[in-house]
Amino acid sequence: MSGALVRRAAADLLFLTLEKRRTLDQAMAESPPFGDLDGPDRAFARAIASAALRELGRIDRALAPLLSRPLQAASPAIRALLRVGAVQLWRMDVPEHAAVSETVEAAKAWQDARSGGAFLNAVLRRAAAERPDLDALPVTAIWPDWLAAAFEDSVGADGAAALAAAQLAEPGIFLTAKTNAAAVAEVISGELLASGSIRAPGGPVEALAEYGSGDWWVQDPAAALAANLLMASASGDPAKSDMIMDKSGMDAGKSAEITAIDLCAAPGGKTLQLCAAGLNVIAVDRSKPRLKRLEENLARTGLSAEIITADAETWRPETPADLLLLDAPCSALGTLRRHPEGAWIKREGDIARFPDVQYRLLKAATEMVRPGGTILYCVCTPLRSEGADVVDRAVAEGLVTRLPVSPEEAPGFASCITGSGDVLTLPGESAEHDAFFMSRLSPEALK
Ligand SMILES: C[S@@+](CC[C@H](N)C(=O)[O-])C[C@H]1O[C@@H](n2cnc3c(N)ncnc32)[C@H](O)[C@@H]1O
Repeated sequence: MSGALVRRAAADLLFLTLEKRRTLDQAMAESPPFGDLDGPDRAFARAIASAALRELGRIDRALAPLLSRPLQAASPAIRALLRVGAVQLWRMDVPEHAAVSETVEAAKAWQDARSGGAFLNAVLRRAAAERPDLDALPVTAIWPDWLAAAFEDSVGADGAAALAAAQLAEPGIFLTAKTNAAAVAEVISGELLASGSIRAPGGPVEALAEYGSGDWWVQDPAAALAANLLMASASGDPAKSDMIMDKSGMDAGKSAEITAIDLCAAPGGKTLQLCAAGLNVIAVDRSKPRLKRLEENLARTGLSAEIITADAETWRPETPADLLLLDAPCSALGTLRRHPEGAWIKREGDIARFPDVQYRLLKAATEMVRPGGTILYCVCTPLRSEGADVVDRAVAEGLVTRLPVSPEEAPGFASCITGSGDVLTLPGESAEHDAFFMSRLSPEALK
């Protein structure tokens, strides 16, 4: 029976994400059938749901010819079980008998699916016999059509295909070291990358040596680049060049003379970087629960920052800062490889509201930085509307000018520098990271 309960739990995770618009993490926390599992059963249910979400659009397209009516016409419970069955057969090397019979059995344990058992059985048997070649479908068919079109419009067909290919691969775990990245890489048997991030060996993060020591935190290499580019501008500023130190030889006393505002800071991955470099950091966010996580992260790493709960559109510092990092709220479509359900939870209309919010926050940021200071605007999405278009608008309005990023400042990411000197971290053949847009700016208005 446990095999059927695993499929029932996996289908519930799909039901909660795709029908109730929960993230997979929320679904795992909320789902009673999933909550009843433990050990390998739990891991297997999660693996089935993750595999289905990663490639959902292609699975649905391959299911369509096996059905006499559109997949959307099936009940939500049967739809979830069809996807659970198909992904086991087509992507997970689960023996045919187990994939079909345990999934059909799961329908019996689910009131909403009970009447569809015979239909489910018939379709999954055909799915097992016909085994469509998912790889023959376009890679961008993993997403809803509107999203594939939006990516292609922003980053071209090749860029969209690269994003899709990155989503199909199991994402690695990357760390940022508090001080000595080489030492951390050695302790955890990881790989020190040119960017300074560390690729952790496979397996759960909890299994890494010295987990919880506070010497490192989990952070994508592209996310880490944003704070590094901001700090690189201070080290290149003659007035500040002796104040910001390489982390390994940091002079905290001098670095603390530089004030950095981390706007939209929580849960604080970038705050930790700025603090670890010895800056005097003010972390601002409007979400109390997220700031609580930031506080916990600071405590775990033994770092400190001034924490302010406020709306960044109206809050202003007492004294303008030297540096400001604006990690603006965004569609987060650059992190789909870690959260593939986002492609189905987010709606086109939800995403359309971000550029105005981002512009208002960037405008507010220009009023928080001293003349000659630096702003780093970043978003974890490759959509041009949330990235270069927002910055272009602020440039056109005379609010900011670009401080282009040079290849030497972006080790490991030199190929991601755009013609305007911004950075767009599309995944490459040899590089694995999230898709961020970042632009380094000088506030014009206060000059
Ligand atoms: C992309 S997340 C920030 C991630 C964070 N910088 C990090 O590296 O861990 C965006 C944050 O913006 C915050 N936020 C959104 N609108 C805001 C506003 N008007 N004022 C302050 N914070 C805001 C959200 O609460 C969220 O924590």
